[in-house]
Amino acid sequence: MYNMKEWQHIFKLDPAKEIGDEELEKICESGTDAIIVGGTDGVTLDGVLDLLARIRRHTVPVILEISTMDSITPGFDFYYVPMVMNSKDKQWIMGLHHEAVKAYRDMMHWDEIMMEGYCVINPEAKVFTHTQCELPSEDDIIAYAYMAEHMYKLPIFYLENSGAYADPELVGKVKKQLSNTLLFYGGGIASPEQASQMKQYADVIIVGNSVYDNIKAALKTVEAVKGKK
Ligand SMILES: CC(C)=CCC/C(C)=C/CC/C(C)=C/CC/C(C)=C/CC/C(C)=C/CC/C(C)=C/CC/C(C)=C/COP(=O)(O)OP(=O)(O)O
Ligand SMILES: O=P(O)(O)OC[C@@H](O)CO
Ligand SMILES: [Mg+2]
Repeated sequence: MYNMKEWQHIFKLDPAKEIGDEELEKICESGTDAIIVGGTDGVTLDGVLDLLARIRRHTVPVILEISTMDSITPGFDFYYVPMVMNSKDKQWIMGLHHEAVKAYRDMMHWDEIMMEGYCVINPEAKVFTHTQCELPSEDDIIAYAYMAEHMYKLPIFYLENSGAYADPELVGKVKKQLSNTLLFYGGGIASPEQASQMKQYADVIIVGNSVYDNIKAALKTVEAVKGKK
């Protein structure tokens, strides 16, 4: 089985965006550790199923990051469930999760479901508005990371700066809070230099938008953190 603790690089593909077969093949065969299927808006079951079926032609592990109840389907290797720690609205922290448990607990297999403590730090990101986040200070972020590790014992703390490159020093400070909980960093990684810089601090870097904006550069981020295939 997969050892997530050894992962270093993940591509995130958005079911609401188009990707050609040739590009998708390059992503799947790039040597990345896994592919997350997920996005903030426009996520439909059809979009998720289409990506799943096309990624499944390859051997790379594939994960659904759940954004809506309606777009969950069997067939993924793992299911990541965000809890947005800096949301002002309980529904994004535990409300929707509570509803899901009431409706589907018999279908939940906890060896394939991982909770992600999300902290969204880019106020311009769609997910920031969508999940009604409040902008955390550096002290807030560090406290959320500490809570993810010690209070909630979450497997993943996801520092989410979707759409922009964060200050690597901040990521380094967050990493210092964590020993068992893995630090995922995503946001604005668009070059091999940025990938290797963030990988100095984050356990896993997530590359999303650059797959759609500049696939050549996106592919180079794999080798930058994992070495030549
Ligand atoms: C049938 C079957 C296989 C069942 C499996 C059982 C199972 C896994 C059940 C689920 C259990 C469960 C607890 C579900 C939770 C339900 C739920 C809806 C929870 C809410 C989760 C949540 C807080 C979601 C919001 C977070 C979110 C929307 C994250 C999006 C990720 C993200 C930031 C993407 C990047 O943004 P992007 O869209 O790319 O932005 P741009 O377009 O600007 O780039
Ligand atoms: O799209 P980018 O900015 O690469 O961010 C990746 C990921 O963290 C989004 O959830
Ligand atoms: Mg995106």
